[in-house]
Amino acid sequence: MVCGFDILGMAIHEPYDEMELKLLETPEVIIRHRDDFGLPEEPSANVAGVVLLKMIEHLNLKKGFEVTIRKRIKPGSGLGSSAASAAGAAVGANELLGNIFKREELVYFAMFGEELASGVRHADNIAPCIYGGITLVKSSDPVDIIPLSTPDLFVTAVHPQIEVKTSDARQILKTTVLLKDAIAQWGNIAGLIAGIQKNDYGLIGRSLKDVIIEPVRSILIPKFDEIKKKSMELKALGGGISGSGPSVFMLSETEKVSRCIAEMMKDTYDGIGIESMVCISKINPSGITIMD
Ligand SMILES: Nc1ncnc2c1ncn2[C@@H]1O[C@H](COP(=O)(O)OP(=O)(O)OP(=O)(O)O)[C@@H](O)[C@H]1O
Ligand SMILES: N[C@@H](CCO)C(=O)O
Repeated sequence: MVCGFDILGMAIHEPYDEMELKLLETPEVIIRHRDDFGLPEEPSANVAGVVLLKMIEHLNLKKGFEVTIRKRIKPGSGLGSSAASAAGAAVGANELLGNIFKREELVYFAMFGEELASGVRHADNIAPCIYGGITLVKSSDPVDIIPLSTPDLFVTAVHPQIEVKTSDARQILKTTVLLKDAIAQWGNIAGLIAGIQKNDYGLIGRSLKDVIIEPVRSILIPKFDEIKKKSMELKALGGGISGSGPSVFMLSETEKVSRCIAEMMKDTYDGIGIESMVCISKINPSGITIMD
């Protein structure tokens, strides 16, 4: 999330996936997709599958899991599609096993899914799915998650219908940063967290700035600068690239502003012939919901 690359993330209500998990009497994993994204059903190639295989191995479990996934979060969108399946598998399996794992252990297992998707075990998208709201990944090894407050803000997100794989969007990043950029980024992260905890929307807005990742990745996102500039003119608090892109999100204080931003985002992509999906959501304080 903007200046909090790999450490800050937030859960939203829409879009969401549905997953159904059943216990099997044999230690195997069966994955079935009920969507049109063409994702692999081979457990070792599916992020939900690798999480469950890891859990079975860790527990030396004699049982297994059958998983049906109805995915609505498009893979490669930047909206946390891989994290939703990975975290959903960990949370669902834990429920079937009688809630034997703590939340940080579920983050640990779910990160194997992110490793499959992007090559790196990062928890910024996983943690908000499991804890809800906005979370800070103080450390991913060992797992140390700090749940933050949930400001009463609107999130407008647009997904231009192009795919950017997280693994590709990570490869283009520089591996060193200038000290002056690091200092600016530390200030922004600290300001953002202070703003979230104090419900200080002005401070949140001033701190939603990324001087390290965004300048590199935004070149992959058509109309990124224009969308950001017009959102600020429409009174967004701020925003930036969602996940590794190409989705872009903006925070705002009122539903009216979030709707104006949504309309502008759609019109901007329509104007250059790129289909887009826009959603408006509040920040979701509970993350994954378990149904009977
Ligand atoms: N169950 C699954 N759900 C989503 N992606 C999956 C799943 N299983 C395997 N994958 C693979 O993971 C990759 C998608 O993950 P990726 O991190 O690139 O996208 P994302 O999660 O939408 O992005 P971000 O993490 O930036 O929000 C694709 O290569 C896809 O084939
Ligand atoms: N922190 C990750 C999130 C996307 O998976 C990235 O930006 O690469």
